[in-house]
Amino acid sequence: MVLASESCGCMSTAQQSSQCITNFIRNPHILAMEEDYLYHLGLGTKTHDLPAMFGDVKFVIVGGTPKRMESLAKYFMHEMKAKLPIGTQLSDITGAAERYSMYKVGPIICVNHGMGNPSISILLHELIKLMYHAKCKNPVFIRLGTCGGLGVPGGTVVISDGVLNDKLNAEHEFKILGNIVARPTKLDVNLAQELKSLANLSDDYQTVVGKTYCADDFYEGQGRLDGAFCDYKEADKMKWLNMLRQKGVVNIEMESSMFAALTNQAGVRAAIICAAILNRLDGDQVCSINELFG
Ligand SMILES: O=P(O)(O)O[C@@H]1C[C@H](O)[C@@H](CO)O1
Ligand SMILES: O=c1cc[nH]c(=O)[nH]1
Repeated sequence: MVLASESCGCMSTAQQSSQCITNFIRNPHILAMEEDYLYHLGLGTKTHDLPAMFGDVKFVIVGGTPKRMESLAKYFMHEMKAKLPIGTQLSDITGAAERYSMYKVGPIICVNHGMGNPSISILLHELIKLMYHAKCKNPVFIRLGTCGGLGVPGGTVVISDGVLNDKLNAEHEFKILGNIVARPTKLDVNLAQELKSLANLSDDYQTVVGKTYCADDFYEGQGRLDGAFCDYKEADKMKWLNMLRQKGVVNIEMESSMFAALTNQAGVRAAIICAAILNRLDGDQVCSINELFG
């Protein structure tokens, strides 16, 4: 068993000694199992040599759609061409599992998480176990997504330094065995600032750091007026959005609370970077992302 002293950078020493059974995972049952099959990734400890396949992973990048993650992997292939073995081909590692699409380019994994906290939860449980089984050292997890901006124009890049839930608490409420278990939605603020420092003044978009509100729905849950149902008025919506703004919220999306809570629990450094596809203070409808990003 390996103590997670180096991988628990975002936890206090007391938290580390009480919570870290081993690197990344805190589950005695897994330690006792003969085989662990990561069903939604189509990978298993008996069927695959996980340390050989993934032991070098340093960055795990997750985002909503399979196409976006494939494009990102292609971009990394292009950028890292000189460092990759000749003839390296890109392929979806999850194969027949068909739930998520995962690509690996050198030490980087790109995988899509679908929409919403439940979908990203399944993926993160299996990715965190994958890091454990593969004996990865200090991987950094990044969610690269889209969001609605709050007081920032479409095209703005938002780096989260905290995540609020629907009760405006910096925690995610897990429902476990009929109980509500609140776990902190803590991100690595140093990593957020490090990422912000990479933004250039010459960029034709702005990059901001701020709080993210995590909703469980795209429409009523985000105060939109354009869902199939809506029992509130525009003034109610604006009052709520302005209240969020007062709390320091810069953007709204749907996976950040689960992502922040699970990565914090695993003791991995994690960050969330989202491109705002509209300013929610100006409207609700998302017409065409292509128009925005060209
Ligand atoms: O990373 P993506 O662009 O999938 O994240 C946001 C939040 C929801 O999953 C989705 C809603 O359109 O976009
Ligand atoms: O407004 C938006 C845009 C993208 N994703 C969201 O969850 N909300």
